[in-house]
Amino acid sequence: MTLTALFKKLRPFVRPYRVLVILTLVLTVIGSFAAQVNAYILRYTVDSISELMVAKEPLSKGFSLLTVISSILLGKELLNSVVQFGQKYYGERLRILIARDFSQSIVEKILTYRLAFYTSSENESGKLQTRIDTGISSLTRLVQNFFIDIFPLFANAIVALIAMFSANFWVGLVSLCIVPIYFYISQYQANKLSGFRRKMRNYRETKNHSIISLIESITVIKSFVRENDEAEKHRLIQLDMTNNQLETRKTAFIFDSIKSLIEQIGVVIIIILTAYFVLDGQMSIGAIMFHVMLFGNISAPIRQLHRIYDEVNDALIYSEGFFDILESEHQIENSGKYIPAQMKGKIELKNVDFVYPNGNQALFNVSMTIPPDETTALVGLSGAGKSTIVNLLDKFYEPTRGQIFIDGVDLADYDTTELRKHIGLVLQKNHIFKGTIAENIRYGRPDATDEEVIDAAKKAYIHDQVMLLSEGYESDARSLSGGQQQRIAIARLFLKNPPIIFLDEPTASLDAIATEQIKKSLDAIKENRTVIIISHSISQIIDANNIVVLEQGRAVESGHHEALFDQKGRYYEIFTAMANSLNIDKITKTLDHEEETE
Ligand SMILES: Nc1ncnc2c1ncn2[C@@H]1O[C@H](COP(=O)(O)OP(=O)(O)OP(=O)(O)O)[C@@H](O)[C@H]1O
Repeated sequence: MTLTALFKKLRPFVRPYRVLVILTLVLTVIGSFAAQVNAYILRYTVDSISELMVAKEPLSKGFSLLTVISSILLGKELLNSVVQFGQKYYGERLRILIARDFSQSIVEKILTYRLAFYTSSENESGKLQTRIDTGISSLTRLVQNFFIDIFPLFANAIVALIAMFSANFWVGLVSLCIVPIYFYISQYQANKLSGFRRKMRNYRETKNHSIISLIESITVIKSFVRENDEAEKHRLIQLDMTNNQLETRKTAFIFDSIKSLIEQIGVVIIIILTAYFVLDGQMSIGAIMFHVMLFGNISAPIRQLHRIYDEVNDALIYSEGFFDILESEHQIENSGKYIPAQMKGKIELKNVDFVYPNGNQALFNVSMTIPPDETTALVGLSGAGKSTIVNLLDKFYEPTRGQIFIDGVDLADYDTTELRKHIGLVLQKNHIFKGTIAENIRYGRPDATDEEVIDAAKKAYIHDQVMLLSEGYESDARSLSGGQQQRIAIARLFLKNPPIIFLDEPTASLDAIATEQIKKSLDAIKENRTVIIISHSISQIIDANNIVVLEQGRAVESGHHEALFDQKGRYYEIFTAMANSLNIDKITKTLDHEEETE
């Protein structure tokens, strides 16, 4: 991205703070004039004192001169501190407000993006966060640099240069000639250092990541006694990092010395030139200090040029990733206009093909009808495409070919948000937000009263267990067991009260006791709703009114349990395999034996 393109993109973010920008800029200009006052005063002081000395004036005259000078300097310092405070504070305020807007707008934007955006490999887990974070921090640093460093320093330098030219053309010219040399060296320095800095950032990320993976895999490391190997891996990263760090410092110090040498050469040339004019009678002696001080004002910003150069470069690189995310209009979820008043839940898939964005074809010409107000189980081996169907019905993805109808209306025509208001989803592992149990249940309907929350918990058969906790509904929801958390998720659904519910392996991560306990809540939620359940649990499958069997992305059988079983097709195979894995003979014998002994 070019700098102009970047500024264009920044404009909408800066626009709301126009007044703040103008205020900062005005203060900057005042500050840059005030910065030259010292040079003028010093010239005046030196000239006046030497005149007094030549004229052998009494000391009292010198004192009154000093009083005037000190008052001016103090007055100027006072003005300067107000200006500096204002300029820094408003500049910083601008940076903070803009950083807030950046982060708010990107969060608001990505929330409108389709699921594929989140599941794509370039955005997985920490990567999206890192891209957003580095984008925002480099952009805000650019804004801060511009208003707090770049603009004030360069305004100072320009005013000082004008003052030098107006004092003497040749002195001005010498100062002007030093500037491009400085620019060249700073640019060279920035280019040399940028490689190191980038490497440094990678090292830091790798190091952080390696510590995170160390924590995650600590049980494996310890059980395989691999502590020394892990320490060695870490030592090698550290070694590279240290070398790079030392190299960075060395380069930076070499360039600093070169720049300081050039600056001093500039100062010497200015002193010699001015001394010549003084001796020639063209200037007063005070001009020497005057020119040296003005030259200092010119070289100060240039001394920082490499840092500014670097940060602008960073902003150009990292803001690209940020704006790519912010401007991914094609990622916004599609939505139709149809707003259903009520939904029954008659679902029809007609010749649906679906290919995931990474090219995996998960569904092949799937057609099926799911009746309303009943429970339909999707049965099939792992990877058959069951969850994919639920993803399509929730409009998380769109079919690649074919159509899906709910209550006779094409899913594409539905307003996506309105559609989802009528659908409830329970997954294998439901997300429990950081917060209390009450807050987590209320996520289903934020305006629900306490009574409604309790009622939902009762329906999900979790109320009694919540009451046993010392803080009841105010307890931390994350401290609940997996089975309890699952029931919190079901209670959430009772509050939302949608007519259509998808249960995607709701008990897969639970033990037998928890599954048994949750059964009641599941049975309760199934009542008078259209439910699609995906399960590998034999009891949940035979409980369903209808069954659709999927195999490698194709719907191969459908019907009632008994009818499908009698067909002796794919369902029969899966069902008998499930039953055999349960070792039913032995279970029955054990239970019979128990009855006999009672
Ligand atoms: N986000 C995704 N991106 C790419 N391919 C995917 C994605 N999710 C699933 N798939 C692929 O689509 C196919 C169907 O997966 P799906 O999760 O629908 O199967 P499933 O029947 O629900 O399996 P399981 O019982 O194991 O949950 C699989 O081959 C899977 O690898």
